Amino acid sequence: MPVPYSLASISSWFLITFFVLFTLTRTSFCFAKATKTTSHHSKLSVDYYAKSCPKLEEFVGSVTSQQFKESPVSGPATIRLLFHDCFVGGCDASILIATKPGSKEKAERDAEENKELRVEGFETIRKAKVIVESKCPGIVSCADILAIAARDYVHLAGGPYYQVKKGRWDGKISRASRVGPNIPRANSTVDHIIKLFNSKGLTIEDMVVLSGAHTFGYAHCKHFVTRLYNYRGTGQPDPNMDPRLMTVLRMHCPTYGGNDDIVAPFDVTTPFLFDNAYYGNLQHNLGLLPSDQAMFLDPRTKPIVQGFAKDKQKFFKAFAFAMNKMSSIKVARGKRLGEKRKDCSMHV
Ligand code: HEM
Ligand SMILES: [Ca+2]
Ligand SMILES: [Ca+2]
Repeated sequence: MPVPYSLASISSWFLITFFVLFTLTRTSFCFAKATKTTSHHSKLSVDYYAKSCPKLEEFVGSVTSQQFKESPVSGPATIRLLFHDCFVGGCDASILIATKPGSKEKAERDAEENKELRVEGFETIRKAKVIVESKCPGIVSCADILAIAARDYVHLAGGPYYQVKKGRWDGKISRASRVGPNIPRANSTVDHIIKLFNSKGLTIEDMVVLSGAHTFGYAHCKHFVTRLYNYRGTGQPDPNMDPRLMTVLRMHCPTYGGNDDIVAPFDVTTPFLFDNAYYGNLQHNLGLLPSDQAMFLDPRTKPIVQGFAKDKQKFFKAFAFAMNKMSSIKVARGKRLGEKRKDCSMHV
């Protein structure tokens, strides 16, 4: 049987990603005009700041390219930040609000489900906002900066480039209690995840293509440890995991007493590159989370995985389109519903 990836090299890749600093091969793949304007999202527009802040994307770009050089994990961190923002009350930067000292109610970023969001994502937006405020004070929303930064990182890591539509306002509400029901978990069923995405106006295909963001970044042991020792309460490891990957993951993630900070790369073949290897991995039982591997086991999602595994351009095109769709969930407009923050972590 032909094996597309050298399985022998997987464990070394894996160890390398634990111990070696990030050395990124920067590809400059360009995917222009990937998205069409659809009436569905006509509230937002590519040239929204054309008059009021024409150099906006350059300002944000100066921060993202610098951050990407210094700490490439800023990429996955920011893309996940956008996902967790858009799924909770729409793309309104509600995720960026910090809990007020002494306040009884926690803000979104302090919800249990958001504890693992890396500081690099928040830092990217904070730094970009400082520059943008100095050049175009009071004009640009934090939510728009987040959408632009996420796009920049996708492209910097080797993924598609696409135009970002703008015109979002920042949200006035950020409550930790709203997070849990809106964010999928590593052990959620495909059925549950499909329903959740549908409730945000996203299709099964959008769901599978957006999960392709797990082509880079890391997950903590607790999210996949049951696959290693006690899959679905059977007392056995998950039969749908490659034995070599199983061995390496078990070394790092013991049943008890492990270090809570240990993380494993989502994509054991190209952990730093934004490509379609995630889907090929699923076909070869190299998925990390139970929810990742489940996409290849469910008959509704399996053919979509197969399609993206063999066609990177198709994946890039669909990803660019779906990111725009996700970045347009329930966008707020106007002063009555929204605000324009000066400091993204504080309401006006
Ligand atoms: C389909 C359902 C999804 C589930 C169940 C899920 C679950 C998770 C989990 C458990 C982690 C690990 C967090 C940690 O341990 O630190 C993670 C990380 C990540 N997720 Fe997802 N996710 C899903 C969809 C998405 C989507 C739609 C995106 C973006 C478009 C995304 C982007 C990311 C990224 C980039 C990371 C790595 C973050 C980092 O390394 O800092 N995920 N996800
Ligand atoms: Ca939000
Ligand atoms: Ca990859």
